[in-house]
Amino acid sequence: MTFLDHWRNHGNPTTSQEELDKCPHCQLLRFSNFEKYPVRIRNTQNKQVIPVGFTFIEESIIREGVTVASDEFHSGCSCKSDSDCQREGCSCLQDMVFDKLGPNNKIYAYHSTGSKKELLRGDLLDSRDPIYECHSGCSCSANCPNRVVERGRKIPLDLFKTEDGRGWGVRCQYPIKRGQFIDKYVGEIITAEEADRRRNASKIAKHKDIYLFALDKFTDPESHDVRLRGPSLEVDGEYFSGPTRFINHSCDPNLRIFARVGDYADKHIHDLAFFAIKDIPAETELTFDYVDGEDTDLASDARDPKKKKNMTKCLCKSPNCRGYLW
Ligand SMILES: C[S@@+](CC[C@H](N)C(=O)[O-])C[C@H]1O[C@@H](n2cnc3c(N)ncnc32)[C@H](O)[C@@H]1O
Repeated sequence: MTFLDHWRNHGNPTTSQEELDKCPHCQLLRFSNFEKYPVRIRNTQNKQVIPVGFTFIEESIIREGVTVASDEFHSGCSCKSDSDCQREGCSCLQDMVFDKLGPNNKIYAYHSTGSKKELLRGDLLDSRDPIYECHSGCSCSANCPNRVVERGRKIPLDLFKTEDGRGWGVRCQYPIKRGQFIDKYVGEIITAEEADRRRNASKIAKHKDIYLFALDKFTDPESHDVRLRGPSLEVDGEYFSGPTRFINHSCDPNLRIFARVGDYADKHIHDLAFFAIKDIPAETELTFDYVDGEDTDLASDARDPKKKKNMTKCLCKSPNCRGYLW
């Protein structure tokens, strides 16, 4: 859709800028990669639109009480060539977990050549290990092979209304490869206290929980970095977020979220990056497991009639479905 079509869709050339700013299509049109990788909103089911009060954003918003490291603490690698950023010696990779060296002693998170170039390595895909990338504070170039998440989403996405009552979902009109980066989960970055306040203010705490992601990958009460001692910051994507906020749950998912670190000084506000854990055919709904790997009491709760009546049925239809979301 061109901007002109979009403007016509508004139907009224006198619509104020303030009104246009509230329009989700306008917000998506302003994304820096819209021309190449648009996010479209498609509803063939009914007349519902993206909820009023929701705003599409490209990058997270830092809220009160959250501190970003000041300039003197920022650091990056000083590799002489981009290819050095794949190997031990690149300071960005100092905490990278690796069991064995890859070809040419490569330890970074991605495949470097051939049809798998830029795809996350299989051993990482099967793990919950964090990804360490180079970033804008490094001496390598913007084309450095170790800046996949930093370069951003490289696929168009469609938000579509599901047919079976799960609200909006997300899919891509092109096939996606196992290991391919999808996009980040962005939102408001808030303190743990603010997250609890928002949970308490929500009629159903569990409802709020699905939009809150704790940035706790590096939380350690004994850390020398006071910001990592916890309680961790959280990302709230309920009212401000990107397209990944509309990804539904499946007990047999095709995506997983990985913690991604750029500048070590900002480990406490690490990124949350979605990667494909399977080859995904075109037009297949993208899903992730909302409780990925965490123990749940779902099975025992479902046997208790009192608890069962407050549980939310999972509609993922996968053969290994756990039956309930929570
Ligand atoms: C993070 S939102 C995902 C986007 C959501 N579909 C929407 O339209 O805003 C999570 C909500 O989606 C719905 N949902 C996601 N996965 C589901 C599933 N497997 N079964 C039933 N409902 C699901 C539930 O209503 C849940 O509260």
